[in-house]
Amino acid sequence: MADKTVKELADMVGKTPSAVKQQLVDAGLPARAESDLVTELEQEKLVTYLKQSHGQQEKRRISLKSKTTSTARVTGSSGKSKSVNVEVRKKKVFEKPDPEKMAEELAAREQAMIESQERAAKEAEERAATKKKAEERQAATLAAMRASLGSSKKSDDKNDDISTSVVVKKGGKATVEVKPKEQPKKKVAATKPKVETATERKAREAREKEEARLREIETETRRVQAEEAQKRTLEQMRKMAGKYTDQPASEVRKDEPLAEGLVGDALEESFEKERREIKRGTSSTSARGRGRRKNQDEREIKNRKNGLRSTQASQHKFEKPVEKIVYDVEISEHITVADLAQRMAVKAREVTKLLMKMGEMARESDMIDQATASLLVEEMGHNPVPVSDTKVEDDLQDAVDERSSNVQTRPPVVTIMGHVDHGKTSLLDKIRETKVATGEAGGITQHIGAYHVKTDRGVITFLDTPGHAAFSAMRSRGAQATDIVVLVVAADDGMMPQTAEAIDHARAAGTPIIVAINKMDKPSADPDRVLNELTTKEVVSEEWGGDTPMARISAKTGEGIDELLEFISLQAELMELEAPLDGAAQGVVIESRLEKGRGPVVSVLVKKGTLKQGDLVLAGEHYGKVRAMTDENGQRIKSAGPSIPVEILGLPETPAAGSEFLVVTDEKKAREVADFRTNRERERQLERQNAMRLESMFDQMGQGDVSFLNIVLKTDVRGSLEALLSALNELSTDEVKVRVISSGVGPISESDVTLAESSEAVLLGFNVRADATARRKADSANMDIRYYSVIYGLIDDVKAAMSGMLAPEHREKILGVADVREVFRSSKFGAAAGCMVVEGTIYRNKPIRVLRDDQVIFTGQLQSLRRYKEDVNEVRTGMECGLAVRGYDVEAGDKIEVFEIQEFARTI
Ligand SMILES: Nc1nc2c(ncn2[C@@H]2O[C@H](COP(=O)(O)OP(=O)(O)OP(=O)(O)O)[C@@H](O)[C@H]2O)c(=O)[nH]1
Repeated sequence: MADKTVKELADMVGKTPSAVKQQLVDAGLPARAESDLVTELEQEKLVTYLKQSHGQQEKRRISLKSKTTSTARVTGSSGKSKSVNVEVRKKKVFEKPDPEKMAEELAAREQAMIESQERAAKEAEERAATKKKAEERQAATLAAMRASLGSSKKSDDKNDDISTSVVVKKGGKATVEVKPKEQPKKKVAATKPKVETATERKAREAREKEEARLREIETETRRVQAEEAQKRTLEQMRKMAGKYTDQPASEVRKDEPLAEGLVGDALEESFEKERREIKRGTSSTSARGRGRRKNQDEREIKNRKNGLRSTQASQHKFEKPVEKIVYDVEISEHITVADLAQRMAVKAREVTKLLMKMGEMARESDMIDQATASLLVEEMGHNPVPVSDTKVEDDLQDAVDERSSNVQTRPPVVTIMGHVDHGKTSLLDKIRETKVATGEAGGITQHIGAYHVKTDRGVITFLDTPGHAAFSAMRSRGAQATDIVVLVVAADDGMMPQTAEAIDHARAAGTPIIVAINKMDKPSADPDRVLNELTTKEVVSEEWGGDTPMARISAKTGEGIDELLEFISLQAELMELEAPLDGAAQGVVIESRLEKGRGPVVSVLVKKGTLKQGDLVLAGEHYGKVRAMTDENGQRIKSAGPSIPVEILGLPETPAAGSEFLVVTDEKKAREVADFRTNRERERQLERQNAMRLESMFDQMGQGDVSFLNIVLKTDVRGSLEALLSALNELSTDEVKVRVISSGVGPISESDVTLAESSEAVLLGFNVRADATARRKADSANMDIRYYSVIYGLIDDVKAAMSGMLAPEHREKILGVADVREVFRSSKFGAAAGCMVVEGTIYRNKPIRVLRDDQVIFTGQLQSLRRYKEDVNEVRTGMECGLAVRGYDVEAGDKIEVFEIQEFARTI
């Protein structure tokens, strides 16, 4: 349908243009001329109007169809493809609203609205009327009430406007609040239609009371429930916080009031902390694991925050510790790398790696010392706890000490020392004879290494193995069994070498000395001479203003023995010797032997507590139950207290003299300690190979482990001794002190070796040598004896070592020793000596020394060395030879020592 003019339209429908113009106007379209265009839309409107006006219903449904046509290629049954036209039709339907119906509906709605408004207005009017009526009634009632209540109302009116209440505020402070009295209540009361009767008032009051009570109960219940809920929340929060902190959960604001804000804050704080911990703790895990774990934790925290419970909350799961665990690592004096790693819960490889970084190459099985191990443990972030190797032993000792009680004065233990034949044994016998009652002894005295006597001033125990050898043997095992030393000096002989040695031994042990000047019955006795000589060793008699008690005695006649015992008792009192009487016994082994039929028989001296038959005894490396006990008189006894010597049966083997013993309750512990001591003894033996060597002493000094250098010095003459002593004394510094514990003139004796061994001293000989027994003793103890012939050589060695600079040095090594048997004189060679080689090899071309009574009298060279009539270069042990010393005439009895200077590299 295209746009057409009015005329064209009139022609088309067969009507006049004016009729069409009229129809257009009727259809509501603008009037126009014959030539005016009528648009398509207007034409449609016109058609619709005309149809309507001719009674034809307008189509209410309009369908707009749109179709599309396309071509598709399909394959037919014959296999040929052909084109097919495809037409797609789209159809949309909409319903046109009926204007009349719409108008009707609108009208109906308007009508309903007007009606409802009218109704509302009417109702409002009615309400207003009712209200007015009610107010009128109220006013009437009030007037009536006022009239009936009369004057009683007046007094109440004064307080009508205010009410007072006491409010207890948080923190317990009571304040008084003044507020206006509540008006509504008054109003409600005022609305009562009639005057309340007494019964009604009562009922009302009861009701109100009940209501108030119920309200109170409800409020209280609510408060309790709220508190419980808060508590639960707080508890949960504490647990959560406690899980990630070292602090005990109770520390989380336990005592503070349960306020909502506080709980919230605490929760927030704990969440924050948890978040931080998670962040820190997962740093060592893999990236993937870390992510997963983080998400999971965050989800959990989020849920907790929202008051939700994690689905996994009730599940048991392994939680990786979020904080590094710091161990207290116990480190003994030596520990293997593997052991140390295990104690820190790390791989041994990590420890070896760290050691390597620290400059130490060690395998897993290697031992490292305590200091290195401590450093390493610290480096790995743990706490090193150094423990002594003897911890098991110490623990056992502590347990024994704990059981001790009832401390009492104990008898002194005395050792008698002195020079050969000065009367030690005679004195011991005499004391025993005079002080031990014959009945008590039962006629048979037994030698158990000690005995005790009763004097007027108390009991005294004597160790009856006289001599410093036994004394030192005990001391070298660490047992300080003796309290007092009685030094026997024969009045007719005076101070002799062993007297001086005994003084040194006592001094080294810090034991007080009492001198017994013996053989006073002899006419040749000269006690003043003894006193005089003793002063050279700084032993000064009390008579002479010193501090050493001296008794003049005769072991033969018994004269002065009581005085001696008196001195001993006095000294003991001064020393205030005490020991616990009750509790497990401990003490020292004096002697032990294997007896046929009785097995190991062990003499012990109880030092603390009381030893009883049946006790489990740990002595040295052995332990066993005491089967039987006898005293020094051979009497069976059941118990022995402090300072009492007894003989016990029951140990499986013989412990060494000087070993300490103690009574234990735990057999397992006893076995443990016994095993430990066996191992230690083995190790000590190995260590001893080096221990007594000067080098190792100096090494230790260089490391600052030794602050005292103990020296036993022997020289050829007093002059060199004094020179050396003063030179050595000058060497002492604040850090290292030289301590000459024994010095003297003459060859190095067995006693010197014993003293040096027990005092961990070095033995230095200046122009003197050790005699054969001393050498044997030194060899068996793996001790080093150093010989010097130049004072500066000795001093330099000590000095260099003290400053830790013992550089490569030259030392003499004795290659061989020959005894001169006879001396022949020849006009050709002078004096020729017929010798026997007793040690090593005598070399023709090496330097020699001539020794007379173990003292160096000449240093030089051999002029000739012959075997039979032949000149030889060397002669070995056990062979005879003839030799001549250039420039010196030897004598029969001399020793020829061949030596060489060797260079020793120092290894520090
Ligand atoms: N006249 C007299 N002789 C005594 C006295 N004490 C001891 N003797 C004698 O001295 C000698 C040595 O005595 P011992 O008691 O054996 O001396 P010791 O010190 O024990 O000797 P050793 O065991 O060899 O070290 C013995 O012949 C005793 O008889 C005394 O007080 N007066």
